Amino acid sequence: MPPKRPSSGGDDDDVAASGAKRSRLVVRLKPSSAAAAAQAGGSSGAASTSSRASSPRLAGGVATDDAPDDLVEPEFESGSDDSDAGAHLSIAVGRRRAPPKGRRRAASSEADTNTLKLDHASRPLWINPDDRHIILEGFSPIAEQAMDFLIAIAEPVSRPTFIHEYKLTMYSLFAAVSVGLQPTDILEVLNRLSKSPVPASVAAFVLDNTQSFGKVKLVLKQNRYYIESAHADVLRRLLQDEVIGPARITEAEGESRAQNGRLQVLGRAAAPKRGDLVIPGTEGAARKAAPANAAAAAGAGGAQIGARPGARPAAPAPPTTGSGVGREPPGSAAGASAAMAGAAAATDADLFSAIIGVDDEADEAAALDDEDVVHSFEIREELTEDVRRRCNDIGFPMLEEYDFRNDRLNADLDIDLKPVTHIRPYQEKSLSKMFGNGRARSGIIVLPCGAGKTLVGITAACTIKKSCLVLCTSSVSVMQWKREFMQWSNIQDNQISVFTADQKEKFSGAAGIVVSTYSMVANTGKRSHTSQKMMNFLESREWGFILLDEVHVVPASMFRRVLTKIKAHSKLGLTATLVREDEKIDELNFLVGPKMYEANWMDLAAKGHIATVQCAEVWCPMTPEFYREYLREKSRKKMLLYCMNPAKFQACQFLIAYHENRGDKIIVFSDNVYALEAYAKKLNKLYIHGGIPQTERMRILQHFQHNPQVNTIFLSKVGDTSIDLPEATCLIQISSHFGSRRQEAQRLGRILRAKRRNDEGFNAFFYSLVSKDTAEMFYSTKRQQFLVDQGYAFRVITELVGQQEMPDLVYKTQSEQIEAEAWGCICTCTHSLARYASRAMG
Ligand SMILES: Nc1ncnc2c1ncn2[C@@H]1O[C@H](COP(=O)(O)OP(=O)(O)OP(=O)(O)O)[C@@H](O)[C@H]1O
Repeated sequence: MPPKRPSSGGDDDDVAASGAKRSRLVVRLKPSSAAAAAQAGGSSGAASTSSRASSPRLAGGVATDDAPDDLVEPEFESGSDDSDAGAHLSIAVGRRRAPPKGRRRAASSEADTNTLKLDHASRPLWINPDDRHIILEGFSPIAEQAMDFLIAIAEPVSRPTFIHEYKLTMYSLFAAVSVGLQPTDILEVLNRLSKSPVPASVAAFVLDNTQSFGKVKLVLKQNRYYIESAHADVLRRLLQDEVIGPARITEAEGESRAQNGRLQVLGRAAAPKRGDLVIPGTEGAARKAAPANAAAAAGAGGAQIGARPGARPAAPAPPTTGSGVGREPPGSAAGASAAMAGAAAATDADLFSAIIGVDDEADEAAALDDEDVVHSFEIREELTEDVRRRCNDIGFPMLEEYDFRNDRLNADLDIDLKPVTHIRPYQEKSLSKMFGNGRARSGIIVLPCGAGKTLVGITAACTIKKSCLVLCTSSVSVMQWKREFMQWSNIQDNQISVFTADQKEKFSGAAGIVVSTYSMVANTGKRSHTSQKMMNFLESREWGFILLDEVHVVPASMFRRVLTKIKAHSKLGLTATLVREDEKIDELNFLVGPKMYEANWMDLAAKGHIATVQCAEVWCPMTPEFYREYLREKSRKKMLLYCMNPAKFQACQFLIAYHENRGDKIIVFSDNVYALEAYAKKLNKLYIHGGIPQTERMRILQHFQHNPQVNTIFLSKVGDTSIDLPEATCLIQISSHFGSRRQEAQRLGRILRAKRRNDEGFNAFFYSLVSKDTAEMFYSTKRQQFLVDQGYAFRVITELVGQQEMPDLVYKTQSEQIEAEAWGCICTCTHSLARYASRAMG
């Protein structure tokens, strides 16, 4: 079947019936854009959004636009007389809540797509019809809002400072529809932001990939499983299926069957709405907690939720001021910059939240019409797995939603954030995606290292308020999660327990939290008695919520084992780096759920939430002796030679001295344990690797944190994720595990949370020492790719000024280099080195 396309022409009646609402964006243009705007459409008098142009509108409209008046329609308002103020680009947005019924024109023929719109200068997107890549001009006045939109519908490919690249994929569109976006919304906004009309091939791709995705949900309501959809025809189709049809519970209330046994009436209920659901730690929560404030806010029409930045007020009139974009605890850098953003930014947010926001307070008051109901049928609990698989197979992958507020069977957990805990705007945004319709959607939230994923998870648990299982990658993380739950929430010690090799506790009471590791739960081997008892406890319960930390590292098979053992109503995966070298990341879309939110690293750094990091690759020339040997040798020994390169020792020594003098705390990473020990001993520093006993590790870490004499430690890959060292402000990498982009990003993450990160003008530093003209250069480039895509620029340093003048520089003379301990070892102890190397590389 050819893909359905939006067609041209008007369908005013449909539009009027849908009661689409409109909000308005006023963007201050840069003078050049303003001039272009004036040239394009004349700036005297705002073209009315309700008047339809019969011919292409020059007044900032879409060149081919003949859209009805509920659509987004850029227009130019009369500029202020004050020339400083420039012109204003005003865009009115109508949000349709239904797919197009009539003839709409969001995309155009391929011929049209080559035509730049007359006001293209004020539109930030270029769309490539061939590969569906979208280029965003990061310097556009509406770049931030466009970014919010793109992140909801497309995969970020690369986001350096000025030009960002995204790609529309099947999965990104799955994620888009899962948070409530309509295909028409996607195309309309794309068309408005694009410099030329959306290519027909792209429109077809969008429509094709949103046709079945996100239309069917598996919902657990009052402990009964329902297949739910806003599209009755889709449910009817599923019921014809030989696997799904028989899974239905036929006695379900409200059903009737015709004589031929075909379903006539599906269960019908009001579509889920966010209603009065408040996410803790937000302004909305604070208002709710303070009745006096709430009353005042109610008077202003904003008392219902207000938790989302830029949320539309209940009144249908277009808002002209925002409701708190960029809220942040008082005194923070982000708070200050948010305040400066002013009313214009707030209205920008109104525009885009109208499209990409997932809740809609104004809808609350609207009467139920056909788009406000959902249809459903109940299925047998024991067949949910079969139905889920079948839905995947026939192209209707199910989204999972948990109607936790109506779960009367599972005990409530008495948990809330402490009153002093305030979540940041991006944390709130990510949770708004999860709880947008008042239920808990299953899916993945992607935030940079150090951006506070833990608090996002804890806030989600405090919103759901049911028993929660947290799964982490190591027992160190287990203890960290428990600590953070105690720090941010009011959970009591006896309500939270851990399940690790060393500790197997249950919580007391009917509901509680268990923190464990994936391997403890997924283990298929023989268990000890206490471990088995604990597993029985975990398996016998229904969990309201399962939190999956570092979701990208867990193999799909392990996930499957976990998810078949544990009955959980909603799943939230947390990660900083949704990348894997085996590219199996897509499986997570169906095992956990789609990506609901992904923050921009540079954006968070600019707002002071994570550190600004200077990245550099230091090229260390191989000494002639080492290079000769390197060219002769094969495989592993080559690697040892470029790790032990004396010039790299020197660079490392110099950088440590330089940064210690500066007052930094330094971590030197080495994946190669032999090199790690050799460097640390030579430079007289403490080190930790897998072979160091736990007590000794703790002692070293304590020193690093509190002893002013210990400012540098050497860490093997045990420190990549599980050791929390907020003191560290400088990283030096001397050997790394081939081309792992994820590892590189995780290591950088160690300094993103640097305590001093918000000091004015403070930078953290990340150095990769690379032996020149060796394979290490290739791996290094590959490793950096993820960070480069996040917008980090790696400077190349070919000479460290002052290094050769260091009085105690190691391996200074050629004879020292030749006699180097490492050199001697490599020449004489090949066997033991190989053993070391294989241990180091796992
Ligand atoms: N809303 C907030 N208010 C104040 N501090 C916060 C907030 N969110 C996070 N933090 C702090 O930011 C730091 C980093 O948080 P966290 O450890 O959760 O990051 P992360 O995203 O899990 O990092 P990683 O990926 O490295 O594990 C912590 O010190 C945490 O206390």
